[in-house]
Amino acid sequence: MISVAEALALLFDIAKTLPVETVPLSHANGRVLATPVTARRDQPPFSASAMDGYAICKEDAIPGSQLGVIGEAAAGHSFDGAVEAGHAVRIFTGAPVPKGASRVIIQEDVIRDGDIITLNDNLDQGTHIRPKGGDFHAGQTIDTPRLLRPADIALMAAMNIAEVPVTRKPRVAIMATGDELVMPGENPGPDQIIASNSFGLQAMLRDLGAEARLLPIARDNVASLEMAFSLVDDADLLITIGGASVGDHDLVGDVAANLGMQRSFYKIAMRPGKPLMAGRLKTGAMMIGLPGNPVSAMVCGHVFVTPVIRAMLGLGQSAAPAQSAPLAAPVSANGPRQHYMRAHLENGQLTIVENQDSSLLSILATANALAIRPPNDPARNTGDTLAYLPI
Ligand SMILES: Nc1nc2c(c(=O)[nH]1)N[C@H]1C(S)=C(S)[C@@H](COP(=O)(O)OP(=O)(O)OC[C@H]3O[C@@H](n4cnc5c(N)ncnc54)[C@H](O)[C@@H]3O)O[C@H]1N2
Ligand code: MOO
Repeated sequence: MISVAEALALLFDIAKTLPVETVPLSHANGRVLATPVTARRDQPPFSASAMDGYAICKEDAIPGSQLGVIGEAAAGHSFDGAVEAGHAVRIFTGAPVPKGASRVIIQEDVIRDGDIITLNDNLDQGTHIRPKGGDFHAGQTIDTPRLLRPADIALMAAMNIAEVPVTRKPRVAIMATGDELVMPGENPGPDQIIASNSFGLQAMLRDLGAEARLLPIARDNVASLEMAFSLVDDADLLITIGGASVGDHDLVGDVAANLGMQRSFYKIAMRPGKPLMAGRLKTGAMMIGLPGNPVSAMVCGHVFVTPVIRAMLGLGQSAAPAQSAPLAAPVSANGPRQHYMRAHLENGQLTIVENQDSSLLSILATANALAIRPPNDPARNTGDTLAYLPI
């Protein structure tokens, strides 16, 4: 069996970065910027007042001095003239600072009587002027790759960028397999359970910025699996769930091979997740075959599917970023497979959940970390540091 790191490297070998498409700015949040974008103007495009008050020459900023108000500048309406010594222009936040003015006195520091203002004794020291280009200059770029967040959207809007080049969303088809599965909301027969991890993975993929659709559940026979494989269409990635192990009804690998899947690997030294498989289908789609146990499928989603989707989006080829924390209680020695143990991170300490059965979704749902135990990791004591993945 290959290691987790070897499996991830083989997945990256077949994970292609997807092409670029252009989307309107209002659809760019959560997408990955694929080529740098450039500011088309300075911001602010003029020296702007940061406060409501009076624009004056800084030499006039003397407590008690009296100045004549000669006009007004508001946001969107500049004052068409110049300020000279002894003069002031009424100004509002966001307005262009008139020519000649070099300081804004806030209105709280002024007494106005008709068109005469008298400056108070305790003037605050700020100029209250935002310089032209003080936020960004025309030509300034936002570099790639970058997962766009709301603040980036606001920045690009201010840069007057209406169309954004982003990596196309990965199209993922998810195929649950098994005679025992029915969809949530259906009436299961006595031997049946509800398909669950297909929905968990779909949610995870959508969070990552992929388009994820569920194929019809494939039954444990060749014809049904072939039918489901025929629906992969233009997907960039097929994720199968279940039917990956060694039982008589575990047919996914054989059916995929008969349909021309070029296998990269099968079985890894990981717990849960041992029967993981991967390869490339004849359609060109990458395939990742996940084990059926719900926790195994979801853990493989964090450890393998997430980095693969990030690679497809152009965010680089890197493993899920691990952190580390001390143990709150001792834990026994690990076996030969790298173990991703459901754990709780509380007050900076990791507590590993006792029952690590890979069918227990209720335990996965309350865990917030996967503690990583390397193969044959010895027993650990309270206070020993362990790596973990936040989940
Ligand atoms: N003799 C051996 N038996 C098993 C081995 C082994 O090495 N030798 N490996 C075990 C390990 S590890 C795993 S993991 C499982 C994986 O098996 P499969 O990938 O073939 O999964 P299934 O048998 O189809 O299902 C396992 C389990 O998960 C349930 N399941 C499947 N799909 C879904 C779904 N979409 N939603 C919810 N639950 C699902 C299924 O009903 C089974 O209970 O094999 C071990 N066996
Ligand atoms: O290793 Mo399996 O993946 O126990 O659930």
